[in-house]
Amino acid sequence: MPPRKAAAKRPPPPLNETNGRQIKKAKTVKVVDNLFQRHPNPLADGADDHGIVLRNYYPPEMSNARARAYASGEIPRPIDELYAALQDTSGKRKSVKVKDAVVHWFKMDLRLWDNTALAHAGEVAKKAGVPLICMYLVSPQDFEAHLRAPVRIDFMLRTLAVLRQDLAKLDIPLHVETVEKRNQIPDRILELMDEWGASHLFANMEYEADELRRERHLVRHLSGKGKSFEVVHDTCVVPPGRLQTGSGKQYAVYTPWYRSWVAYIHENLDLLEQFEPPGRNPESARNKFGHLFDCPIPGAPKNKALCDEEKRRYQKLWPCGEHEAVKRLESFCQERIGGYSDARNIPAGNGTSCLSVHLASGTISARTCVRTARDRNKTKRLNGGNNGIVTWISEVAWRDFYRHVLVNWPYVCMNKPFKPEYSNIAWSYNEEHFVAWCEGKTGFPFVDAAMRQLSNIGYMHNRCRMIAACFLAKDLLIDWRKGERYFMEHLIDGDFASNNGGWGFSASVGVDPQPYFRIFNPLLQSEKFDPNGEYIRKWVPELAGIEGKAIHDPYNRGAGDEARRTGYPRPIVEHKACRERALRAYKQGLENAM
Ligand SMILES: Cc1cc2nc3c(=O)[nH]c(=O)nc-3n(C[C@H](O)[C@H](O)[C@H](O)COP(=O)(O)OP(=O)(O)OC[C@H]3O[C@@H](n4cnc5c(N)ncnc54)[C@H](O)[C@@H]3O)c2cc1C
Repeated sequence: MPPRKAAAKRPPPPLNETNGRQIKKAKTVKVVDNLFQRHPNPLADGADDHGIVLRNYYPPEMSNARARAYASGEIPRPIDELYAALQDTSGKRKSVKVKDAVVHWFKMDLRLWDNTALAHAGEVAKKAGVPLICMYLVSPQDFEAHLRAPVRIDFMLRTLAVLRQDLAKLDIPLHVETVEKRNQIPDRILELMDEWGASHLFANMEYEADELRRERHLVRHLSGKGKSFEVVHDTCVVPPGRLQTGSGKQYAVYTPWYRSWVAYIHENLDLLEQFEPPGRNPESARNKFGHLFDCPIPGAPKNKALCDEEKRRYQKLWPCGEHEAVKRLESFCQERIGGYSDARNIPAGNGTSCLSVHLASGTISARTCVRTARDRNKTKRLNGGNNGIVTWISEVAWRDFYRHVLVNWPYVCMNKPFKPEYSNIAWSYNEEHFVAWCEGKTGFPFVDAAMRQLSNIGYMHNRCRMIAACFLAKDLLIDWRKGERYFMEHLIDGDFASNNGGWGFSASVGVDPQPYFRIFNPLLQSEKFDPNGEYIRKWVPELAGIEGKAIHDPYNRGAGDEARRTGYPRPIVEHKACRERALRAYKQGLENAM
């Protein structure tokens, strides 16, 4: 492991916490208001016909009434069901005696440093003097259901190889195996635990509904077999559910939520304290579990595999593993964080950290990011002092915010917009337009540059994500969920909560309080954020020879001949007319809302 600055150490927090929430017994849902019916608007058929709801895995789009029943707690939220399982089994789990080994299950937390569940598992193993075994289960069906991008899977598999090496230095084995059917995961875990003689399993919580429901089932299932499964908060700096408005509700608006987030951390500074990696395993680990040290890392499933050229390219572009993550964080904090607030919106520059890939795979924790940035701030505060540092921390906070939203309004990961009344917009499913957008051939150079950046390097600058997403939803009036899906399928940092939040923001169907009539003008955005056209020239090489302001709109600024010669398309739509059309469609959709 790389040497780290001495981190304030803390013992792992108490287990079995329900995050201060009073857990009510799951209610039986009354069959009223179409709670069990699909979204009745015939316009919602698009969701089925255009692959928005993956019907192999999920039921049809739910009614707005059902989404609202989740929001009001009438239908129990997946996290509350998990808390209830933890609470119901608490006594039984506490009485489970440690046997021959303790197991940590890696998911999106592929690091040794500052990993809450791993720290717990390490402590329990050390206290009992038994080996710690780590495992990662590759689930092709989860990759499919969760639209995992091949580049993201490749990054994760490469990271596992680094992790295996680092763990081996501590005599800790990493068992990696593919479980073809996602519903076999709980039974396979039980089998492995039996094989290893382990009675304790630890994991960090993931907040998507599928994962929370799987963990709820597993807590009860393992408890029924005399084993203990501990699932703990780790991925957010402030665990979801901790921040409430004066009237005891969850925040649905970022700014007041952020103020509360900052105040809460300042009052609970232990939230920024980091966990050390687990200690070395006893010598018996290699004798007893020697075969696990040779466990190979499987390749990606066929439908998610990169070709060799892509593998080499992405390996160079996106070095993996937690050492790289720390290196990137430290160099960003030393060299660029001070200028972040000015530089972050210029996509041609190098003004942002590019840490999202690491945060998404968990090769670094958000805690470590916030703490490292804060420590560089002379004020040692999150919200005062160096403007670049404060702004960057507030961006990392967005990541927490969208997770808090996901937990409290779980239907956002069931293909419903945060504002269910926006389910009634008459979206277009124009395939030609959609393909032009995906391929970066819309004739809007800034949008095209953004989309080509994504297909070339699996990443897109934040400003460009907003513009490209707004263009799809508002200018093309294409169902934003098609864009959300496309992003997930291509981003190396694809992360459900942040992606869904970003799309909700850009399509005006999410938590952003701005009304739907904020529609970015792609030309003005291009002139403002790429004034010299450097970003466009890099990603749309056909336009590289066009000089001056014509680069932003070649056909309407006297460079049409040149653009035509190089094969660059004319704009597929006219922004002003599209703006009017979007305003009408949103207004009509809201009038039809149920
Ligand atoms: C339509 C859309 C889709 C998006 N999809 C994703 C996604 O799938 N995964 C993802 O990690 N981010 C997503 N974002 C947020 C943001 O674009 C990226 O986090 C950011 O571009 C990553 O670059 P960076 O690491 O250099 O960010 P920096 O500017 O250095 O920010 C540091 C970290 O803060 C977090 N962060 C910054 N901005 C946001 C934001 N707006 N929302 C949530 N977290 C943020 C990220 O973890 C990021 O790594 C999306 C935004 C939009 C508008």
